Amino acid sequence: MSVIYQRVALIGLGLIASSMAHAMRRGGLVGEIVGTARSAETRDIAREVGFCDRIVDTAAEAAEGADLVVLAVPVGAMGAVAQEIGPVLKAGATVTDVGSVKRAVIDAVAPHLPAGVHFIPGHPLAGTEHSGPRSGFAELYDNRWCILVPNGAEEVATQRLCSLWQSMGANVEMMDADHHDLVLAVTSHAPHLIAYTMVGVADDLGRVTDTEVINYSAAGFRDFTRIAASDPTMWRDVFLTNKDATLEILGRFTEELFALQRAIRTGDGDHLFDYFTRTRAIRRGIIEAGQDTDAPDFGRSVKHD
Ligand SMILES: NC(=O)C1=CN([C@@H]2O[C@H](COP(=O)(O)OP(=O)(O)OC[C@H]3O[C@@H](n4cnc5c(N)ncnc54)[C@H](O)[C@@H]3O)[C@@H](O)[C@H]2O)C=CC1
Ligand SMILES: O=C(O)C(=O)Cc1ccc(O)cc1
Repeated sequence: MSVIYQRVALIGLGLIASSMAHAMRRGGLVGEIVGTARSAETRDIAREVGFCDRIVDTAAEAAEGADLVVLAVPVGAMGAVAQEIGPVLKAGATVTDVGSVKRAVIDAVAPHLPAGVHFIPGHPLAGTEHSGPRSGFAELYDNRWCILVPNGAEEVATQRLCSLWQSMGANVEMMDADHHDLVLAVTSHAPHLIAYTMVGVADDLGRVTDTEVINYSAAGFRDFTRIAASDPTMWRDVFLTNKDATLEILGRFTEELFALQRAIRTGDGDHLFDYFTRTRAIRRGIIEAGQDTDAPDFGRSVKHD
């Protein structure tokens, strides 16, 4: 594959940035990767792991002369980083981010970027519960989605970033920032909050021991505990910055939960059965549309009654 950007600056060297570096190197997609992180410890680990060509001490040093600058810090830190790098950005450079929320990042970053710089926010829909510079791997984005928000940027610059993500293995979708935040509130942010809550509830239940929680976890709860092990700073920032969409979804969730709670209390089996039939059809619809490549086929055509 040919080189898409000559010099890339990674600001923040955690799971997402280090995975990008591994994937960019795998494909020979960039000339040089310059990285920086806030703490000296993270910079030292990144040097040791060796996924960047150069590690520098500040975001401004990294961004100077870069053709692509990737902001890969928690959402709440994006504005301060943009303020630091704004004055040194090269004319014609592209700035992107990988934050889990888009509207708040645009509001925080855009005012600090000079004219002549292309700002194209992004969000790879791929991750794990692990964080830091040791956690990245080249395959993270293979066959996963990456959403880009063109945000009025020039078509040529958007296509170039799109081809970088595609060459890192991802499928790219263009989306408006507000729509992104609503979709992600439903598919990622609210589910994470529910996982956090459920694990908290299990922990509060003194009559259930930690060993029992581990030994008798069915797959669903095991996934909740995995998700609830995700980085606290990152998720605090997600909820603080995607407040409206998350509260809207949680409001609807609570209403439905109360209705199910009432059905259980009053013994309304029809309500429970109809609800579960509807949700099963949604899941099967997703699989039949070929959208869930990880999903095993549990014998869709088999009737169990
Ligand atoms: N972890 C995941 O599964 C996914 C995360 N994201 C987004 O990617 C971004 C980065 O997440 P990860 O790589 O998982 O995080 P991480 O915790 O692995 O790495 C974050 C990096 O940002 C630096 N950092 C933290 N606070 C900072 C601050 N105030 N100023 C400057 N640098 C700071 C850290 O030193 C570290 O190098 C976040 O915005 C997150 O919302 C997007 C998709 C998936
Ligand atoms: O680990 C998981 O199950 C995830 O859901 C990863 C993830 C976390 C945050 C994102 O914005 C995108 C993907």
